[in-house]
Amino acid sequence: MKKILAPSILSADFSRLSEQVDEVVVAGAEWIHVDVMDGHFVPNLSMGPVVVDALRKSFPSLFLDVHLMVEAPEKWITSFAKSGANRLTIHAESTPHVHRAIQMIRSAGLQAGIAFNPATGLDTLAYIVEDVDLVLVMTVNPGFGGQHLIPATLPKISEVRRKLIEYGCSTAHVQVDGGISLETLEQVMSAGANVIVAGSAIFEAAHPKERVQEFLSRF
Ligand SMILES: O=C(CO)[C@@H](O)[C@H](O)COP(=O)(O)O
Ligand SMILES: [Fe+2]
Repeated sequence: MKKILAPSILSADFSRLSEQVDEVVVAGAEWIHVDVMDGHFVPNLSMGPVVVDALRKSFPSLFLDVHLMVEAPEKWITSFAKSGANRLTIHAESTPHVHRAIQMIRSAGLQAGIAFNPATGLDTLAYIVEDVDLVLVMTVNPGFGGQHLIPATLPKISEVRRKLIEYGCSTAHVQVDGGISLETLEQVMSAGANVIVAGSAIFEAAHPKERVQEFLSRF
């Protein structure tokens, strides 16, 4: 399956965000991953639709992959759709109405993804698998960049890949997020991930452009 690099701007220098995004996109990153945190679902605050809107205006054709780490994500779907997001990924743990939230995302004309925290099982997947085009396996506990990958999440990546085949949805993406570096990349790819999110490994590198090229050369 085609591999895609999605740099997470959580670790970017926000005083020169468009310059940093331009650098990684020119280097070959196909998606930009936008981490939205509300201070409730995760113990951190980050960015909202305003940032997506600004990126959309500067990069009209860039794929904006929005990771919603918020309680009751239903409340934010319309705003993010208006701001120009391409996909909204919600957490299985963030609402009792996962199915409804995913239908709302699709009705708004966006692609939908489902994310699972490290200690969450995959039971929900069976009930929404036909409506999502991406499954995000969190390889750290969400909320912060720069953490270490949790090795116990590696078998879950393979489990998701297996289940997608079993459910007849083998074209869905398997995304990994958290602690992905040049050192951990091979492990997550061989477990079955094809969309690689990396924040600190790219934006804290001395030369993000070269770091993106290093990632891509290993795909
Ligand atoms: O969703 C999150 C964190 O909750 C991520 O997207 C981080 O931004 C990844 O950062 P690194 O672990 O790659 O530094
Ligand atoms: Fe993320």
